Amino acid sequence: MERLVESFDDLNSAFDDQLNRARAHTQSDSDAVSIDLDTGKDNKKIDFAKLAETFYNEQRQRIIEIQNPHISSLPNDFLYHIGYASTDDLVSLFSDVKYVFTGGSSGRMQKFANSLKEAAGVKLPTGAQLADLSTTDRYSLFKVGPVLSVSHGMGMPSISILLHEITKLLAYAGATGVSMVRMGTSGGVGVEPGSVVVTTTAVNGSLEPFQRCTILGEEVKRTSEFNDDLGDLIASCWDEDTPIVRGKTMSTDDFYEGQGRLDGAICDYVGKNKMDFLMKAHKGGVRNIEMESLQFASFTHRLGIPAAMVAVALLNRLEGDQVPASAETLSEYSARPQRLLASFLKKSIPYHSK
Ligand SMILES: O=P(O)(O)O[C@H]1O[C@H](CO)[C@@H](O)[C@H]1O
Ligand SMILES: O=c1cc[nH]c(=O)[nH]1
Repeated sequence: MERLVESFDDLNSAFDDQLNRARAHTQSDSDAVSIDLDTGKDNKKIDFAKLAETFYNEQRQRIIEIQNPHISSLPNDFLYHIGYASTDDLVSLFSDVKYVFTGGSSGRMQKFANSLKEAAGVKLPTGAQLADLSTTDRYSLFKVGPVLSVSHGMGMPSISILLHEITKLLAYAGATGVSMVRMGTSGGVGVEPGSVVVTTTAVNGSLEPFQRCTILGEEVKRTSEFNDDLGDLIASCWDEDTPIVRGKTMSTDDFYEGQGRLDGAICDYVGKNKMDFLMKAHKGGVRNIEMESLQFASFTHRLGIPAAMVAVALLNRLEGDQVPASAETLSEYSARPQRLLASFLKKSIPYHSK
């Protein structure tokens, strides 16, 4: 019996030791603000106007090129999950779109669309609301001027379907100069809860900078990089005191075992294995974990669509697994990427008419 207690003590002190080492890796408010971990660039020193001029000059005329030779022979392409077809009048509905903002939940994307509507001073008749333009209940789709605010559900299969269909919709509509941004929530790795993370590169659950897809029984690897300039432009718009960090995002197919949690219904590893892995990820530049950025980055990179990913860290995974914050705190945290992107939009929209 005594031996057992001793071994528990040993285990506990080994775990405490890990936790202390982990805490030493957590960035404090002051040193987490604004540095890009990959390049050492200070986001606060980015000249928005100069970079925006170059970025939008390059992007303005860019059309969306679908990389599928079979599509042109379809008499009508049914975008089944969002409820449109290529023979609908997509040009009059969507040709002016410049931004697709996407996030997991329908409520978040409606809230974001409403905040843009209010910022733009658009008044709807009393009692009227922005319409959900998706005609199915798989995804929600709101449009405020040149901005689409679309939900993608949870996980890579879900965002993948949305991306295929929304991209074809915008290609059929003849939209030009479109950028895409995912706004989300995540588990931070060595960053304070509430920090905003702007992703440099998405890495898979093995910390590799590409997505492994199985297509026709074969494994295909796709690069999962985001557009650096777009990430810089966005990160430079944060003017609040809470931390913003640029670093890698690990993207997994599962919230529990896939992210090394100890609180799922199945777990075949111990705390030390989890901490060793998270510390290895942190050392490799990973600052948060979520479940869609790998698919989002590899899809947009393949089609040459500039894309970025912004997610708030709801917790620091070096400190625990459960998402402990109150509903109020969670809602305040998840409003941070929305405020950042609203401020980015306000500064960017003028460049589309230059
Ligand atoms: O960023 P949001 O859309 O909140 O999604 C994140 O939260 C979900 C898990 O809770 C996953 O889909 C993950 O990527
Ligand atoms: O830990 C977290 C928090 C939000 N979303 C995730 O995927 N993981």
